[in-house]
Amino acid sequence: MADAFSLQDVLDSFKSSLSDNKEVFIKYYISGWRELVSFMNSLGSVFSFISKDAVNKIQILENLLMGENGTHYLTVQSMVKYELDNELVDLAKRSSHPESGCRTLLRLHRALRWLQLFLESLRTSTEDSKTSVMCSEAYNASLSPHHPWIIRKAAGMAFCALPSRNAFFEVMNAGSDQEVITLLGEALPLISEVHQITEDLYAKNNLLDLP
Ligand SMILES: CCCCCCCC/C=C\CCCCCCCC(=O)N[C@@H](COP(=O)(O)O)[C@H](O)/C=C/CCCCCCCCCCCCC
Repeated sequence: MADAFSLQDVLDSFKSSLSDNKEVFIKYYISGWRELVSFMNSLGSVFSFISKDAVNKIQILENLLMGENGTHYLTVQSMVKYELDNELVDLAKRSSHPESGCRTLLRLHRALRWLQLFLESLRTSTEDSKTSVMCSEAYNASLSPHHPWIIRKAAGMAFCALPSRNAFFEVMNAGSDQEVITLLGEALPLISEVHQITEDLYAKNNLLDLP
């Protein structure tokens, strides 16, 4: 049987993704996402169109990391430098490099902002707060502007199938509600730091709108 989801494992992956000099290791970044996707899979088939897309993007990055140029894909910083220096990124429209590491990671990076907002909302929520509302507010403030109408509609419908706040807290496997809230309080600054480092790097290199 697969191991139960644990928020602590997600936290550990994102913690390991940060090097001493604040570079982001792709290996641990994607292993954090893998944990999250396996959690999402356990919520039911209504979420499979989301997890398929996430898995596809994780796989693209993993293939680059394991490929013949893998040493250039150790960190987000080395990937950006390598792909830009070697003109491996489609900057204006998708053409010869439709699945570059930079554009693929950008999609997960935007989703990390959604996660940050959603977890912050969960952390400060009360017992009667609705996960569907928290989730769509986080989505509207992060991913939604980058998605076409049809995806926004499908996402909105999937959010209605989310479990309750209590059920969420239980599957996080981190103890009592207060312990979950404490762990979320530890996880959030870390996720925010990984997000901010990537955001600054992408902004500096004009990569935030890659097609
Ligand atoms: C700690 C426990 C609580 C949190 C658990 C969260 C688990 C979430 C796991 C994965 C999140 C999904 C990541 C989605 C990545 C989406 C990347 C993206 O934007 N892709 C679109 C653009 O790609 P290209 O076409 O340009 O290649 C693509 O069009 C998207 C398709 C699928 C729909 C994406 C909807 C995203 C909704 C995010 C909220 C997920 C809610 C799950 C709640 C558990």
